[in-house]
Amino acid sequence: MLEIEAFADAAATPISGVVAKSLITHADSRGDLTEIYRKSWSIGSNTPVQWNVVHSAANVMRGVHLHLKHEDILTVLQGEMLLGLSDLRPSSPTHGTGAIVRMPADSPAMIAIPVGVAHGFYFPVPSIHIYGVDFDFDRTDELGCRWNEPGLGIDWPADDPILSERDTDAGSLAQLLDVAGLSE
Ligand SMILES: Cc1cn([C@H]2C[C@H](O)[C@@H](COP(=O)(O)OP(=O)(O)O[C@H]3O[C@H](C)C(=O)[C@H](O)[C@H]3O)O2)c(=O)[nH]c1=O
Repeated sequence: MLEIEAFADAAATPISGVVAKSLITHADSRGDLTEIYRKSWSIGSNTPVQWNVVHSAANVMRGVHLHLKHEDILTVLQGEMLLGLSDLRPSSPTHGTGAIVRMPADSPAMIAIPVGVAHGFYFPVPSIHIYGVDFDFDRTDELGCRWNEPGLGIDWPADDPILSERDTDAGSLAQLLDVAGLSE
């Protein structure tokens, strides 16, 4: 399991294009303020056009999903996310690499998930995250496979997570690669 700092350097990130920026929280006697996004930070390739906020109970798994059109940039506001990643892009220098990065809300960071990088979110505790996308929601760009497909290279610390019907019914990685046109 990797810490977010491993993804800070675009030139040396474990998965090409997955880059994260640690965020600074300004606390005072009233509470605190954290900048979560500046276009000038160049997190992601494009400017988000839609933002979502998501509440998850403990032991929830969202994914594994893949997009061919839109990228996600995300940050965790409360609790902790274990972000599973798998590079499915045949032309990528890190093709075939899987990783899990721990994203606790008390070490805030914004991370970009490029097109072609499969991803899943596991929440060991009740959590809240937000994420921005550079295309409006489009169900035709919501691909995915079973969360625990061995070929993803994601060593989830979960046995029997809570899944949506969509994720329960998801197919194999081979089927996903075929549908996505990413089979070699
Ligand atoms: C993403 C989205 C969803 N919805 C509706 C569709 C469903 O009725 C409900 C839950 O959607 P879904 O089950 O797709 O949510 P997650 O399982 O958290 O998946 C989402 O987060 C993962 C990890 C992703 O990467 C996907 O892009 C995204 O679908 O919200 C909307 O109305 N607008 C939206 O932009």
